[in-house]
Amino acid sequence: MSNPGQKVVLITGCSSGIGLRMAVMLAKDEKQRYHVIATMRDLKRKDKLVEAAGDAYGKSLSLAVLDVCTDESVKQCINGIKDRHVDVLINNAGIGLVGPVESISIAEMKSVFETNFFGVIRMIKEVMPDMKKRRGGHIVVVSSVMGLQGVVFNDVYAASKFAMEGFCECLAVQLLKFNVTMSMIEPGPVHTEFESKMIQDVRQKEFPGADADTVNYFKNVYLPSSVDIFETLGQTPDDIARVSPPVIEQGSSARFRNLTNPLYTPIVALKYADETGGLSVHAFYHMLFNLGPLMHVSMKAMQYLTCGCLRSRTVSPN
Ligand SMILES: NC(=O)C1=CN([C@@H]2O[C@H](COP(=O)(O)OP(=O)(O)OC[C@H]3O[C@@H](n4cnc5c(N)ncnc54)[C@H](OP(=O)(O)O)[C@@H]3O)[C@@H](O)[C@H]2O)C=CC1
Ligand SMILES: CC1=C(/C=C/C(C)=C/C=C/C(C)=C/C=O)C(C)(C)CCC1
Repeated sequence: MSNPGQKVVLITGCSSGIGLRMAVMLAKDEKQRYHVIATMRDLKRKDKLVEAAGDAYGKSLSLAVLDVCTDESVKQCINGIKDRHVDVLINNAGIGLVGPVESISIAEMKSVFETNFFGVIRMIKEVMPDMKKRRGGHIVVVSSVMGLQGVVFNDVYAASKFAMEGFCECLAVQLLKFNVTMSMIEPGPVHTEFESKMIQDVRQKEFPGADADTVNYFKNVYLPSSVDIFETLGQTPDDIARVSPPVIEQGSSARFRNLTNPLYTPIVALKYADETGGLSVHAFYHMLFNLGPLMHVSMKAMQYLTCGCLRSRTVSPN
């Protein structure tokens, strides 16, 4: 139960990664400003969260079952909250998908959209009407830099995040009229199960339907570069979680887009430097196919030069 004055914050996908760390950070807030309802689709996966929450579990943090892919689960969860009152909804649950489009079934693509796009919309549709009635609330979406700039071989995942960006951009304007704020958090690569699931998934697959050249480019050109980029630019889930308290506290003056990784920002900014789109398409082609091995060296150099000191400046929580 929340104390008077505490904001009720509901987070989706708290069994691991960014959602787990956000739940813990908000529940352990020094000023006790939040009551966190940490949700996950399978409570058997609660142990890591409960352990990390420590004393906060059962006090400023409670658990609830929620699968963003089913209407009944979402309704049941929200109906189980006192007066259905949610001050801040953090849409974090999401899944990745990489690989040549030819080898991905339409069913697999739909499941990415079902979670990353319709899952968020299902949550918003359940919570937003009450927020509009109360003339207050905050909807936060953990999107991605891939919702702003596509990355080769991430076609469907990026499309699901682009779809979310478009949806939220439209809704943000209407919500402003009702004093409801919409904020996007846009991480670059983050070391979570998202990364390990991707690596495991790729190891298991044989990519039926894709030609040998494409599979070769994916496995031997893209994947090593992607691993380098995770190694060099990757943030921790805590880096992303640290962005959430200031975003929530800024309320109606919170920024709409919150990029978390200044080292990745120039990659996103390329598209705004040339409205024809040619610059980013050709720059990425060059980086991947011509500079691939060189990029490996320069990434290593960058890692060495930044020595972690830039990493510690990547998030400005206050
Ligand atoms: N890691 C990265 O590099 C980046 C991640 N992001 C985004 O961050 C968000 C969190 O991902 P991250 O923490 O990295 O990855 P994790 O895989 O660690 O966490 C994803 C969470 O989403 C949950 N989830 C998946 N499907 C559903 C569902 N149908 N209903 C409820 N929960 C579900 C998972 O639960 P379960 O345990 O049941 O599978 C898990 O708790 C995602 O939206 C992702 O797109 C954005 C940019 C970069
Ligand atoms: C290979 C490659 C790239 C890869 C970027 C990656 C791998 C980004 C990952 C982002 C993630 C994981 C977001 C999750 O939502 C660049 C930098 C575009 C440059 C061209 C070559």
